[in-house]
Amino acid sequence: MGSNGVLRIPIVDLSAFTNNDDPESCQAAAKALAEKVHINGSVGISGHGLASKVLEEAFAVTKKLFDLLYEDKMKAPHPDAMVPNRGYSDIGREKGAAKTALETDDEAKKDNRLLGRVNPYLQLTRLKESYEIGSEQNSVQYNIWLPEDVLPNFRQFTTKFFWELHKTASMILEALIMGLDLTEEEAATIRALHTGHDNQLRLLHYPSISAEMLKNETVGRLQAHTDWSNLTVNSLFTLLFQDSNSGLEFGDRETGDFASAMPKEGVLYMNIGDMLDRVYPSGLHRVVVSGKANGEETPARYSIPYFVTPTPDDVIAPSPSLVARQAKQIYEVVTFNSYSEQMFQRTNVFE
Ligand SMILES: O=C(O)CCC(=O)C(=O)O
Ligand SMILES: [Fe+2]
Repeated sequence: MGSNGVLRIPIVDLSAFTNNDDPESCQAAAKALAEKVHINGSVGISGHGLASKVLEEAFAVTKKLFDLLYEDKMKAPHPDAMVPNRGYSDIGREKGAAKTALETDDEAKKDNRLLGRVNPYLQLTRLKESYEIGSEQNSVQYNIWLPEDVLPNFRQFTTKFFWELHKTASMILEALIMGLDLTEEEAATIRALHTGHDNQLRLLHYPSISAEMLKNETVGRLQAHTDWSNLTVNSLFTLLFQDSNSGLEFGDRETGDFASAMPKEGVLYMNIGDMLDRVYPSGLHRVVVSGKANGEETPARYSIPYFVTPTPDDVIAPSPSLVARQAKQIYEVVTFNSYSEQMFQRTNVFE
């Protein structure tokens, strides 16, 4: 149940795609996904095909990583620059997540009631540390690794995991494409933008927060945002995995309330990012501190977002069949890079 005790996040079963079922079953699943995603840009997905053993191992590896001594984690430091967005970020490093599309002067994005509920200037002390990983073949966003002896097999496991997530993401993309009723040519154009080499895997640790610290009003986890950019993350959509400690919440565009994305066996959560906001609404989400309401210690939380991102320089244009259905073209033609640049400017993320 959500903060208001009522809302629920819809869950869609995509096993028809995972099992390569008959076209009718896939159509039905794609239709259900499109319908649910259109509401708030956020859904749970079951039947996603990722083995629970792999996910368990991913969380075990993530915990091992953040359990390392600070000096060891700092052997793979995130550079003090936007690119590459890779390596280890110490607690409190990331500023970007505080700024979202909802804070821009982009009128098209301000048309929902959630805006009134988000205080963009609230300065939270964001208690989290992260580690960013990408494709080994991306020479711009190149990986930054710990020395092998600091955490043996970390590089091997996470790169393999990265491509397994890409497989799942590609299956979800197929379902989203099918839900849009695009022509085969348009679908091929979208597929070509998603090679996986620009995706990003983030390992996250939110340390426990003591009752004493909770007395500090500004202690928090992750403010409400859409995934346009947590320092260069501008996703088409994001897959979210979390441990059993809840905290993730999705916004409801109609009411302005937030609903808890309860951890459920076999369910991943997906939120639409701002790149796809041009077709489906982007999902506003946040991570709350569970102890805030009662002043009790909040346990540590681990989560693993996977950001699905198009190739940076290719043209992203409205699909002609969608324009025809709307009888007008609403969005301009962009590249992923030009759009990100625009968003950085609009939200003054550098200030
Ligand atoms: O920790 C989570 O569950 C959400 C993380 C997130 O939204 C992000 O990193 O953009
Ligand atoms: Fe996010």
